[in-house]
Amino acid sequence: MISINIEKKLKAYHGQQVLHIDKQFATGSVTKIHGPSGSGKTTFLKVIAGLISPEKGIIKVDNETWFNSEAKVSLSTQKRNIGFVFQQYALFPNMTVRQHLEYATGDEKWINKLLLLGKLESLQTHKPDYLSGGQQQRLAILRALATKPRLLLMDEPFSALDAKMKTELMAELKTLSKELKITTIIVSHNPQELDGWADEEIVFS
Ligand SMILES: Nc1ncnc2c1ncn2[C@@H]1O[C@H](COP(=O)(O)OP(=O)(O)OP(=O)(O)O)[C@@H](O)[C@H]1O
Repeated sequence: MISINIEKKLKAYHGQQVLHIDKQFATGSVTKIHGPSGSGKTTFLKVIAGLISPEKGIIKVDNETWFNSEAKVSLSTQKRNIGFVFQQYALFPNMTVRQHLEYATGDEKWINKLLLLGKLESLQTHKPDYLSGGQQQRLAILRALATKPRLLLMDEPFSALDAKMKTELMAELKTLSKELKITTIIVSHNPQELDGWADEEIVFS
């Protein structure tokens, strides 16, 4: 169970807006987040990952405290064991597909399984510049899964994929997240694409 109750001031052009989220996420659940541009969806994922600190609040994962403003606890991103798929992929230009995964895990069998899952096994020696947008996006997803995270945060993870690839990959991710009991939170501009997978929904306003 992940329990989040945070307040974060968002810097906006017109005054200030406060993001207040009070929500619990069951282990293994899949939550989709949508809402207008600028409403704080990406900021929320970054707060969970420990990349941005909220002004106030508590983040607890099972019995572990990741963040507590009053007790001045803030676990580093590395210690949170999170998989993060960034909107802009954030790939390493000098690493091949396989090296991206080897950087995250030494488990070669798991790497081979991921490459199959993302249909990138024939492109393992390629660097990001030689991949299509959809292939780069799949690599970003595989890299996020490489450490077998207990929490997977994805920001628009399917935006560059065609409909067929999206359906196939989502089916694989569904099985995998069940198998590994990964709690998943996905930001999507097109929340219908997650019908049949997501079991929870948060609408930001
Ligand atoms: N570190 C930060 N601290 C405070 N506010 C921030 C920070 N980073 C971004 N913001 C502000 O938070 C607001 C929301 O941005 P955010 O990227 O979270 O929105 P979003 O809902 O993900 O938008 P989009 O759908 O366009 O990606 C913006 O006004 C932005 O200026």
